[in-house]
Amino acid sequence: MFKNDLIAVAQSPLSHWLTHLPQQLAHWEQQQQHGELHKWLRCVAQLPKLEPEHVELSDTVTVTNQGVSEGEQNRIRGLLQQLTPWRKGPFHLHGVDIDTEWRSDFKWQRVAPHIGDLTGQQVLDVGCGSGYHLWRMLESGAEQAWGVDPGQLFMAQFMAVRQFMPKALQQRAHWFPLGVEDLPELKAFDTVFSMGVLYHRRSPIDFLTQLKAQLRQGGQLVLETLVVEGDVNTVLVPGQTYAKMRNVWFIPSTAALLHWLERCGFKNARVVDENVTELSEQRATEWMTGQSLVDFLDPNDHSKSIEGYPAPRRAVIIANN
Ligand SMILES: Nc1ncnc2c1ncn2[C@@H]1O[C@H](C[S@+](CC[C@H]([NH3+])C(=O)[O-])CC(=O)[O-])[C@@H](O)[C@H]1O
Repeated sequence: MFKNDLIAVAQSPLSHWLTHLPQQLAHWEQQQQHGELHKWLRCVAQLPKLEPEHVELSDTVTVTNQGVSEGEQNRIRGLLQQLTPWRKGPFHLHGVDIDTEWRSDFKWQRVAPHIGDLTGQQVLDVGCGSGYHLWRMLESGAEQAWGVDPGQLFMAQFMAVRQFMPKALQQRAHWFPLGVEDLPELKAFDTVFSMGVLYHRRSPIDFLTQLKAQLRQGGQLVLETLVVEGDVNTVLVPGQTYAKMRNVWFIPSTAALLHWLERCGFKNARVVDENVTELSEQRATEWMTGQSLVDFLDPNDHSKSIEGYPAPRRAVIIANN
């Protein structure tokens, strides 16, 4: 399944990853597959093979071909709908608009002005979801964009999008079913992104250390996460749920986060954006029909989560290794 991606690793400055990666992927293929993965991958395999005439890796990641028939469009829509919920996007694929739960382009607009020129870079996106931001990283000049995420539905979504892309782009975007904890100390990426993951980790300091271990000397970390207002000693550890999410552990203030980064040995850590998530950024759509942000907030006071905590506020922090 990952043959071409492993060849790309071998030909990249990350070739030392091959000491771990083939074995981990083989183990995953034998032991760890989700019960529905085969069904999802069958959908991907059934997508029509279409020549990409027009490609845009912009706010809506787009691949089109004028000659696609209505029948083919319906077929694509039907197959992609079997991969719901689609959380991170949006995408436009041969006449099919995938209006995802998240407008991930809003996040990218907050991040992109601060990351410098990615030209020629090897970039890693830890917790990359459907891989939407991997395409935006290529748009920003990255030579290769590598994503890792344990979510197997998201892998199928990534593969569905990638197979529509021109070959030259397919060879530059990669997705592995790994958690951050599965990564050896590669010390090789020019930029490591991790957006929307820190609060899911039980041990945020270990997490930051694991991210640091992926960076080459002088490389940059782009960290995006939930934050609360407060000083260097403020950290919210919610009860069983935060905004109805069960697996949320640490939500620090930006001052605390800068302090953690410094303790972990990062240099020049700075907050480049802070923003309260608006209902227009995360909402139910035809492609994610379940509950979304509006259901996670106090119906009488949108400045609070349904549990009474401060409503989701997110910061982007950049730091150097
Ligand atoms: N151990 C882990 N290692 C790596 N990833 C993980 C792990 N555990 C969960 N994830 C993945 O982290 C992603 C978090 S979503 C952010 C997506 C994108 N980055 C975005 O900024 O839009 C935000 C949210 O759902 O709250 C999911 O895709 C998980 O599967």
